[in-house]
Amino acid sequence: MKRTPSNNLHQSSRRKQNDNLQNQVTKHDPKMHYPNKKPHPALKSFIKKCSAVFSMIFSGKRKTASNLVGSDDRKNTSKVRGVVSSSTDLSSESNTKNSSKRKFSYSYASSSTASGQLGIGNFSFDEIYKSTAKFSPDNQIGEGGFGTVYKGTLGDGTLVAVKRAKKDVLHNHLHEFKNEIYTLSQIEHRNLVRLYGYLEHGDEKIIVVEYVGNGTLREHLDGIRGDGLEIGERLDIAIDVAHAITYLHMYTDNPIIHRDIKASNILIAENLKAKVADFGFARLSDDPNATHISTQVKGTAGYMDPEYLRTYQLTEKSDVYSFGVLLVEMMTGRHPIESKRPLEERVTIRWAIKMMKQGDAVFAMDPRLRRNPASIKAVKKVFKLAVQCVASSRQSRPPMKNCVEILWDIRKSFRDEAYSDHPPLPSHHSANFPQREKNKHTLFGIEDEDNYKFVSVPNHIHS
Ligand SMILES: Nc1ncnc2c1ncn2[C@@H]1O[C@H](COP(=O)(O)OP(=O)(O)OP(=O)(O)O)[C@@H](O)[C@H]1O
Repeated sequence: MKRTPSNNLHQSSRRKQNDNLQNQVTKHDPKMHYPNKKPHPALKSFIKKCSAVFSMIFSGKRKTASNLVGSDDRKNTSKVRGVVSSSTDLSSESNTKNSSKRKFSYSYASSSTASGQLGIGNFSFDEIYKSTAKFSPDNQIGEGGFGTVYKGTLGDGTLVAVKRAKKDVLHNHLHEFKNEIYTLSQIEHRNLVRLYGYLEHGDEKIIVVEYVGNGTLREHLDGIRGDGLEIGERLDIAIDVAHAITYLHMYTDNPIIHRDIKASNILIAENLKAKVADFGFARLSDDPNATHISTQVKGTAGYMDPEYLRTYQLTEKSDVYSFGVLLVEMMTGRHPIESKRPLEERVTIRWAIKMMKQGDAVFAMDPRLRRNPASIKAVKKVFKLAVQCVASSRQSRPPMKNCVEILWDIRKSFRDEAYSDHPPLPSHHSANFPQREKNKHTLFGIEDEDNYKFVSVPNHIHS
């Protein structure tokens, strides 16, 4: 499909609709509404008028988005999404603390970098260099396939995460990458890590994203960060993640498929709100010989949709599959693959589903979780949803929107039951985590669902 300015604008209007969706989510959560895919007639006429104006402005002055898509035009997937080739200040629509502080203006062909390429976000290399104290090791916060990640503080105090690409990364995919990143920079949702900018300077390729300062979900599940997540908090996080993926899937006519949903790509903010990171990067290329990007295309072992692996056909349901794996991970605390476990426990979803089917779901619960009737019921229901998500046939997997609704119900029942007799304690009150007082890594007992008596759990179950 060739992109034209008018369909870019049409898609831009879809983005606006979805931004409205995001605002609705913010205002009316938990009853989130999803947008009607057809634009209102008045909006259509507005788009038509804008289209005429935009064609006038851009004809002959700069490359249109369709010129910049490149020759491949996403030919295998037809996952072409709209790019608005105008300066757009989205900061007023932001509901994130950081982006409201700084005005990020997006100028498609302009650049503030010395090497003068794309300059999305109007960052200069000097600014980023200073913000990280010259890429000081003290500011290094992580290392991934893309490169090294630094914490940066911009002149106005905004915290950013600066991803500095390894030298060989993107080598063959720079053109697609730049187009892709421009589109991604326009996506805003409170549960998605905001992409602020991209810049090039000599050999350097740098992505600047929203800084989310409380570690990854995996670190929380591992107990490296925070005080441990209780079941209510895990349900909140699962809902945040489901909101984010739903938004990506419904963002345009051609959905954005994350392809790499995993606990280490879920960043946790101080208030325990979850934000999905690294969305969109993974679908830049289907080239099996490509380096980092195509590695991401293939996703991460343990989370990958077997049907995608078999057929190479990607749909939103591949994300649903990974989300199912993530749900099990969150309820069991285990990694999707645990190679040191006995054979029958190595693939966590297989083991958890088996435990659930034989009525032993409680034994598959994360040993760090408090056992009581409400939490046990919630975990069982989440397992049930996860089973649907990881169904071998895609058609049988629910769309993400349904996952959100099911999780809302689970959370509501959990809250109603958990707090019917006792008002909730502050979320990190130690009474919520009696096991923390003993040993973080061993299960010492569970409350029996019927009579609340403590029963011991065989050691091998959680060893
Ligand atoms: N926006 C951010 N805010 C704060 N810390 C971040 C942010 N992005 C990444 N990090 C930190 O940097 C680490 C590396 O992130 P990165 O996205 O480069 O790689 P990854 O997701 O761990 O691995 P890969 O993407 O290669 O599979 C993360 O685990 C996290 O600790």
